[in-house]
Amino acid sequence: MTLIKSIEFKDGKLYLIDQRKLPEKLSMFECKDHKDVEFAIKDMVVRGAPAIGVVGAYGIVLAAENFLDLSKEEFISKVKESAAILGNARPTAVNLMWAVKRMMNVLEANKDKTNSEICEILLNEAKNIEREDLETNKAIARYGNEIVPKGATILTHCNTGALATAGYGTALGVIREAHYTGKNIRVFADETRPRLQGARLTAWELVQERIPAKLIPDSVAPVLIRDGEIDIIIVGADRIALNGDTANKIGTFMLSQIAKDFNVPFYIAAPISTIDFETKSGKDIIIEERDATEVTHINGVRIAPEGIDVYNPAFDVTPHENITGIITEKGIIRPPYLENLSRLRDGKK
Ligand SMILES: CSC[C@@H](O)[C@@H](O)C(=O)COP(=O)(O)O
Repeated sequence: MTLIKSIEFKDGKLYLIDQRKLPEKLSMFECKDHKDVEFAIKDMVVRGAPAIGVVGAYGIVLAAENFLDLSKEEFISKVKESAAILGNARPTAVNLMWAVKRMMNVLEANKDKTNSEICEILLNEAKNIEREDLETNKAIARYGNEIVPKGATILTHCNTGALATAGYGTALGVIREAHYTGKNIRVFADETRPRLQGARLTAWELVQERIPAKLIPDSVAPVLIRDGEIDIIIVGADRIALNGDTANKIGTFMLSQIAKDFNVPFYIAAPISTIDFETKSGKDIIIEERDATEVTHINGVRIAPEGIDVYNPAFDVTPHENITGIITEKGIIRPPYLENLSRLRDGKK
């Protein structure tokens, strides 16, 4: 198995695989301070819900180190201010806010310690978030593998792999696990317009791992589903509402609707940190709209005429009734989601 480490905190700096440059170039992007981290999240140097959570946490560590010499009050207030900026760098993936809140709780609980002690405690917490995400992914992969039939053809969308997490991946983690446990699977990967996370990143990970796979334009997926070529669809999530409605990369809703029409099982694979117990339904999820140039240009080359208006939502919401199950680190959650997710929230599971 190839070890892809996309996030590394070393000598007081954060290094990220620059996902904008893949697959042409494998290079690291250096973050010296929290402003670099904010840029990296916004510009999608790093992307994927769990990965931006981990990186947001390290961003707070860099902010704390930056303000170390200020008075205690100024230090706390500047770290909080930076945390708020980092938490809002992208609005849809709840993992970012989740990680920021977790870091702020640690700050609050230790605010009487010295600035440098707080820095160390924050660094430890960021490391915990990173380590836990990797462990979580492996558990998701094991549970998910249970529902992958031998010889299955799996369809996936966007990139949910090692690049999108602290390592291993969610939906792509299930695919890795199925491959390495000898299930003899094959994969169809959607290219995922407009940012091409499937073509550039998922395809790169699949090639590294030598998992039998074919890259397809997004519009090929419905044809394959209709023709009985797909046994199971597994995708990731950016935010799961309490009723099971799930925001994920634009194009996911369309897949889920067609899967429902043709009775193909449609699974979400995501850590519990992606479940937003405070959001009642998909209607309340903020969908990020990104720059028009993501649609009008490919690799900096204009493909649409000057003057055309663009609508570019980065995510859509799949209604809970289209979802066969949600694969988490604690097992697979099935409908009725409102009931079962509420039980999970209340710790009864
Ligand atoms: C394990 S990653 C899960 C999701 O974050 C993923 O499916 C996705 O939609 C990523 O969107 P992106 O815009 O590339 O950050």
